[in-house]
Amino acid sequence: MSRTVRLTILPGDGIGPEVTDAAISVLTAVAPDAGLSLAIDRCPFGGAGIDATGNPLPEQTLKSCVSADAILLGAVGGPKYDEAARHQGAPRPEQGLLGLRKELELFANLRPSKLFEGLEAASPLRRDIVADTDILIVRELTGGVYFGDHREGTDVASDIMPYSREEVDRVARVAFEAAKGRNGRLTSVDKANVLATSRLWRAVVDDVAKDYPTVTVDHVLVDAMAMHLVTKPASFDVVVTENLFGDILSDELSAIVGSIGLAPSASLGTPDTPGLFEPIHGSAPDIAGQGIANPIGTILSAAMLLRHGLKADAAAERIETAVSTVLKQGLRTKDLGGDADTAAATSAILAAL
Ligand SMILES: NC(=O)c1ccc[n+]([C@@H]2O[C@H](COP(=O)([O-])OP(=O)(O)OC[C@H]3O[C@@H](n4cnc5c(N)ncnc54)[C@H](O)[C@@H]3O)[C@@H](O)[C@H]2O)c1
Ligand SMILES: CC(C)[C@H](C(=O)O)[C@@H](O)C(=O)O
Ligand SMILES: [Mg+2]
Repeated sequence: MSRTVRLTILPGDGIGPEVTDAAISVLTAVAPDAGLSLAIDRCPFGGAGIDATGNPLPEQTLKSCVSADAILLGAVGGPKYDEAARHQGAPRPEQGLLGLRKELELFANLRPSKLFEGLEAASPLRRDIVADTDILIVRELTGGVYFGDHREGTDVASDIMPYSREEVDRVARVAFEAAKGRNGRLTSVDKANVLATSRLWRAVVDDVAKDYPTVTVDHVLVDAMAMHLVTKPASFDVVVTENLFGDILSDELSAIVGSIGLAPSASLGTPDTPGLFEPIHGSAPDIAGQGIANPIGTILSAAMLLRHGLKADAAAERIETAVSTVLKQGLRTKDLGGDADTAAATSAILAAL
């Protein structure tokens, strides 16, 4: 007997549809053995939502997401929409993404990045420095400067960065739990020498630490952390940080281990809300429509969807093993210095399953 699961797919813009198609073919391949029957609902979102309805998060799309078991997203945004926002005051695709994260209260964003075997030469770092890098960034996703008051004038503008104790506490607990299940080391990243929100962040993380005596905690300032990631990335295990710092550091880390095209993410809220799974990269307008995007970040996001969204751990591992295998065998998309296109990379992963 198979279990029917409802997946809402948000292909979005640019390379979004190319990489979500690749991930759907992988999900479809592993579903039967995992006892899953997939009921897929593709919905317009981001720029595609604006084109279809004028709204980056159309009402029907939100409805589908709310009633789904899990959501898979490609990417949103692009120059056409940036222009329309600038000149005609049109909504931005990115507002749809922020709106969806907030609507579903997806406060914890897991962004794992590790050096895959065989990818040493794709890293900009020296082999001995990047070796053994395996970091989980836990990024707070529904607070901070993204969601504070924004004032936009022609001469003065401001963005407010609020955080409450409760917002820090809940994401810190996710990070401590993750650290407990890995190597027991947590690095909390902030800017406590300047920001009041960072001093609250640090105090709350220290309070939560009392409930996790087996986890060691370090506090590191974000500017130094940006440096440590390129000088000693292998010395970190789990990193927890606020929304904007997590956005920036996760792109940096993804490039350190080879390419942003490899990096997946899971955005999680309470156990009864569907998770949102997406690669950390954007719509890559510079390569959109060419069929050359690296689909691995989205395929690994589909694996996270199986693990965190559907509790299908074995199927998730099958996908992760297939990805490791093809990379070890030398499969390289353009971003990794090779010439495999999206279709070839997807076929290789399907064959390795
Ligand atoms: N979650 C999201 O939907 C998301 C995330 C980041 C950026 N964006 C949006 O995407 C648009 C473009 O942003 P950007 O150019 O700063 O960032 P980007 O991540 O789209 O691209 C940065 C660089 O990485 C490359 N790249 C990204 N993904 C790749 C992949 N899968 N395979 C190969 N190369 C890949 C691109 O070609 C580009 O050179 C903007 O509108 C931005 O707001 C959306
Ligand atoms: C598109 C943008 C709003 C988004 C963010 O800043 O969170 C993106 O950069 C990401 O990392 O998912
Ligand atoms: Mg980002």
